[in-house]
Amino acid sequence: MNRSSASILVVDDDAGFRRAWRTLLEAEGLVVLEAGAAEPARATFLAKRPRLVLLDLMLPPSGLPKEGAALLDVFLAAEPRVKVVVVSGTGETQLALDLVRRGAYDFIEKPVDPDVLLAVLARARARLDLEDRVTELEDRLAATGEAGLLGSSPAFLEALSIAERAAPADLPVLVTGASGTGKELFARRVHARSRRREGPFVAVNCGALTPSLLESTLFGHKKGAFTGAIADGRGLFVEADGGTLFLDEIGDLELALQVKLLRALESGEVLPVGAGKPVRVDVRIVSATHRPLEQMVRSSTFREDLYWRIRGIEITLPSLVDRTGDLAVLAQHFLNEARALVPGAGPTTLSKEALRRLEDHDWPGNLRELRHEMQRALVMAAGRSEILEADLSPALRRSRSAAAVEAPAEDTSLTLEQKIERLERAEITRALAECQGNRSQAAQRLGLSRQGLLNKLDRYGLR
Ligand SMILES: Nc1ncnc2c1ncn2[C@@H]1O[C@H](COP(=O)(O)OP(=O)(O)OP(=O)(O)O)[C@@H](O)[C@H]1O
Repeated sequence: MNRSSASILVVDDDAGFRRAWRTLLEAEGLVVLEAGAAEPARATFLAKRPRLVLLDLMLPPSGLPKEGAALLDVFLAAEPRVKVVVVSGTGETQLALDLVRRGAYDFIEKPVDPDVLLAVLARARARLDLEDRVTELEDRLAATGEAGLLGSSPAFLEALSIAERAAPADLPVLVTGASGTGKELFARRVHARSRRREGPFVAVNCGALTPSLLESTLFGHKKGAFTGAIADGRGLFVEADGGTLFLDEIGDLELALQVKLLRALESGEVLPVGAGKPVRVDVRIVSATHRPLEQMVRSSTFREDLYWRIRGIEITLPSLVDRTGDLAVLAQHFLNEARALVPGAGPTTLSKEALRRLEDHDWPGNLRELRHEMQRALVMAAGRSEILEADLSPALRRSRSAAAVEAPAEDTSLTLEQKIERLERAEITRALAECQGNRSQAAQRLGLSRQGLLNKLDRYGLR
């Protein structure tokens, strides 16, 4: 049992009972916290977040069961998975059952039989363990790309459907899209759904290493091949044998290495630095870049033959601003995820105003920026269960459409037509979000016919 599930808050106004329960529960290895009235119980719960509670309903000041019932709501709002065992007086069975329906784990009638109490708590602890295990597995699945791809906007679903179809075919895949749009997560998904899923998924960022280090990292090296090569290095191609090699930021690869990579892909062999003999490998390549590779081919900074070799099937990921309707669900997902990083943070939701601010923002850093913003907001909310506008960073408190109107000349490289297009796109996205994706309503709000709006959605690829 983990640390937090091993602590229990005993709420009872009778100090004699609290002492007795403490002795019994400590003998079970539980860390016991105590409270004799509603307010200290609430404060202790919020500060210490025990995962088990033994709650006597009759508490001061009124001595009526409603005091305990109100506390149950507080506990569950702050920690929906807390296991609260209600202690009810005789004749309160109906109320106790109601409380179980409202989320209490179980109830025990007074006078409490210690054996019954211990049996109920043992069950609650087993349940907590199971829930922890499920969460752990979910996290692990998310990390391997089997889960965690959230979104239902048309642009996102189209990319996902290409990925699903591309995955089983043993062809190279190129994932393109702006920074932070989820390229690595898609690469993992392709691997996880391929026939190589039992094999390794090995990732390398081609832009993060110097060319010589990248060469030996990819292809391996022999002992003594260069200063510091004190032993043979296998290289990532060999590590990924039987699996997938993810070449992130492939557009950053310098020309000499492009030649070596092409040779490896064409021959299915790699030549470790300093070695005389190549090594055979069986690797599927998934690459990603935020750079315009086609344009780079035209300007001869990316080899055309390599481009066609790695392109296989291309998956283009939409920017967050084009994922109409996905923002709220992604923001909530990142808020939930951030709870693991912020001690004491309970379930937190976005206020309407805060969500509107998010919807007004351009998100140049895409999902990665949204993720950071939600982590920051959770910290700023300091335990409050709702994110307010004031918890957001200053950049978000200025709306995108306001910024576009106030400073239309900021980006001098844009033509008037492009600026109008940008503003139009922003207004359409906002109207759709405000109308929960209802196009007729959004069209009305924008002063367009429904068909007029549909034409614009097509034109901007927002359908
Ligand atoms: N559809 C999605 N649902 C939930 N989370 C997502 C989704 N797509 C991406 N993420 C999360 O967003 C963050 C950025 O994703 P990722 O690192 O895959 O982007 P990237 O395009 O590879 O970025 P870069 O180009 O900067 O390397 C990660 O935390 C990732 O888990």
